[in-house]
Amino acid sequence: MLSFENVGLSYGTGPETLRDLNFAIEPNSFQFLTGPSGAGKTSLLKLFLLALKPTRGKIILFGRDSATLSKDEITQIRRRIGVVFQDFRLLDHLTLYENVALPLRVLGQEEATYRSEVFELLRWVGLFERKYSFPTVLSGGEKQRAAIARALIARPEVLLADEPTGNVDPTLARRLLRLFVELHKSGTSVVIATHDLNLMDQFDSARRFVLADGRLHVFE
Ligand SMILES: Nc1ncnc2c1ncn2[C@@H]1O[C@H](COP(=O)(O)OP(=O)(O)OP(=O)(O)O)[C@@H](O)[C@H]1O
Repeated sequence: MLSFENVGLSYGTGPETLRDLNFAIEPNSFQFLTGPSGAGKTSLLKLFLLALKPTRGKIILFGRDSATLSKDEITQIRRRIGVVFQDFRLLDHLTLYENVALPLRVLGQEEATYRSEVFELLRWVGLFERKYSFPTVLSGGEKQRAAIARALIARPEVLLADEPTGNVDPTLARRLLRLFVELHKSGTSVVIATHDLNLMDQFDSARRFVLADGRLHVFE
């Protein structure tokens, strides 16, 4: 459903940060993306979202060559991908409920059609009691879970999460992993960028994408 063919990425005139990337994210698959700090995990996730253009090679998203997409088509494609950013990107002037509901509001849906779904998702990530709090009063782990709920509300076909357990204790990290595995079992493809070896060991049937020296190595 998403694939990279001989993709390279350089920032400015520097050497390639990522090179010769050849891999695919299959429907209903689960993979960890790992590698040393600075190896390019975030850059790779940005390529997926078309927030960065590859310097060479081809990125195919849901059967479409990303280089041929119009602005509107890029927006449509992004809606099929849920993202959890490292810095959460919640809007501080909106409550958690409003933050999570935002992708559906943007799509023009009426509140009555999504209210119970937003509540259910907030319950799922353990934030129901805090639904009317503002992000500024939340802990890092709570913000992270809110960002996960927001990424999932529009039922994306693929979830990309950048260090989604980076701000939580090991118990909560296990719970979040179970949530991602459940999501995967219900048909979503999941890509988790992480440094957390312990987390990866807890789901050892997942594929591992390891970035090293700008290249991606896939371990089945
Ligand atoms: N906007 C930018 N301009 C120039 N260089 C950049 C830019 N963004 C990232 N880089 C460089 O690209 C390399 C990969 O960065 P990236 O953030 O993708 O790594 P990462 O694997 O996500 O790191 P971490 O695990 O520490 O978050 C680094 O050397 C970084 O300095």
